[in-house]
Amino acid sequence: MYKVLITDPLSDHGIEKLLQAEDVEVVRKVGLTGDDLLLEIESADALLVRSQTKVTEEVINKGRRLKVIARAGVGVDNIDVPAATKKGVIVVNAPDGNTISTAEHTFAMLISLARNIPQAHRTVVQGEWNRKAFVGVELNQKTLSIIGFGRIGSELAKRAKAFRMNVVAFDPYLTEERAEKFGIKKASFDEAISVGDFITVHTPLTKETRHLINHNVFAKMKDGVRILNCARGGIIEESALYDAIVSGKVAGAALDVFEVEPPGNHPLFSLPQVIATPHLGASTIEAQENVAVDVSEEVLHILRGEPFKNAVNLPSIPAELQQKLAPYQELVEKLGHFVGQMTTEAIKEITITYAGELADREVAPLTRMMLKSALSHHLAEINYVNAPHVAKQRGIHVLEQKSGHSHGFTQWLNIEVKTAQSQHSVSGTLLNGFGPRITKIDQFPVDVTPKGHLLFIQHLDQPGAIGRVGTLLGSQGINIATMQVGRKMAGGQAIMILRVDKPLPNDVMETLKQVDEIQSVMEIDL
Ligand SMILES: NC(=O)c1ccc[n+]([C@@H]2O[C@H](COP(=O)([O-])OP(=O)(O)OC[C@H]3O[C@@H](n4cnc5c(N)ncnc54)[C@H](O)[C@@H]3O)[C@@H](O)[C@H]2O)c1
Ligand SMILES: O=C(O)[C@H](O)COP(=O)(O)O
Repeated sequence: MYKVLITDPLSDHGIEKLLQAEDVEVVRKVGLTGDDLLLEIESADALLVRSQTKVTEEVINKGRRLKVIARAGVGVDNIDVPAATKKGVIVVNAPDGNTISTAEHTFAMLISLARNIPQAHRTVVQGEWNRKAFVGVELNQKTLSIIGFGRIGSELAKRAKAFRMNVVAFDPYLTEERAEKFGIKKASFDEAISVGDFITVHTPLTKETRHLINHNVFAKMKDGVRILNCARGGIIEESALYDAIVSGKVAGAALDVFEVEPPGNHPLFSLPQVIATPHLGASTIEAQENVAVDVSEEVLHILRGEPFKNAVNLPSIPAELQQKLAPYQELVEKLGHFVGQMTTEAIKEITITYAGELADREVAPLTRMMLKSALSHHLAEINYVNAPHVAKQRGIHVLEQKSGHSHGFTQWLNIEVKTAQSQHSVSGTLLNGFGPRITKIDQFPVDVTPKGHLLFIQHLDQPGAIGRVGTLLGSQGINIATMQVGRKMAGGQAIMILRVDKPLPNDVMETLKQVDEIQSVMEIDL
């Protein structure tokens, strides 16, 4: 039974799949913090949050069984993602579910800002009738500068165009084609800043975007510009915004998000030009249902070991690529496990070579899988999420390479592991209709189905060696299911791979090692 802990308000309807899952126990404790959170997370397999719960390194490390942290929304700035990656905990978000609601909210703020609606409302309900104080401006033919043209920025552009605004956008990843498709102008940052009658930010909050809009940037804006932030507090430097409003440079600002939330009695609220909402961008019935459905499904997939989509701390794999790589998953994992068990000293370098059909594919996810399997025999707590991170931390050099030489197979791959004292390699392929095969071990050609309990024996190629092994195992009641031998030249070094029906007792292992021709015996579980 998986325990799913929910600590922020999530739509009941949205989490129905979790509530109905027979293998899941949902524990809802909204507003859980401090020691209570630390206590509850200890036995949780998944944590579901919005933006309120602070998922710190301490919280993550306390989660002994924690496999996934799911953010029902976009921004993951309340989650220590590097700490989750280090611990091998997957972080997923729901990037699409609240896009429309947030774009609509930004548009509502845009119109409110242009027409002073909140300020006018306040006076009317207080019994005043002051029509002169609230003369606004039209949106028609005004320029809207969008900084950050992602999901929300681009949805906002569609709505602004419908109101006949001129839209310009700055986004380092915006192409001319995409700008053209949306009927907007792609601009440099300085151009977008200097031409906008309204400037709105829709970037994530990162090192680069913190205080992106600061004193110097305000100085470059049009006089009377209006500013919006429905993305993240901190993208606009609040003290600089305050000064720009007081100086008359900025005619008004609409803010849904703040550097510190809740912002309390913020100096900006003393200025009548400022309108504000309490981080309401995603607060609609529809958005909350969408994001809750999305993360519930993701959590179920992850807990059940099924494919999932929106990991924040894993490179995203397009569905089409996922499908193409799926048949190789078992092969790479088996090769990784094999070479990982063959290697008994500290690993210094791992080289993975892909050839044949695989040479034309994006193989990074396979490399990650292979790394995870190979290292799992040496390092505790390693998984698909943290494998590259842990390898780097341990100073293990990982090389991924493509080769034109596929050794006669349609697809071929090889994993080579170097330690200070030794070097091992295992090659394999996928045989149509038969599945994974190991084709070479340490330069010895073989044809081994990588499954079950294997005995890997290095020996001298001499008459009687194979018979002695068979007789010894038989006399101890160990049944040999399959056997493969490989040698480079007659009478030289050779290997035997035996699949046996049960693990060997220690004394049998020791007796086997005493056989004259045998140099080493190793058990390998696949
Ligand atoms: N107010 C709310 O309730 C609410 C709701 C949803 C999302 N958000 C926030 O809105 C923001 C945008 O969300 P989204 O779903 O559109 O994200 P997105 O990832 O689709 O878009 C962000 C865009 O910002 C661009 N970008 C990154 N750095 C940039 C920079 N230095 N200058 C210009 N552009 C840059 C990226 O290229 C990307 O296109 C996020 O911060 C998110 O957390 C707020
Ligand atoms: O990043 C987001 O998705 C928004 O900021 C929404 O945050 P919320 O889920 O706390 O409303």
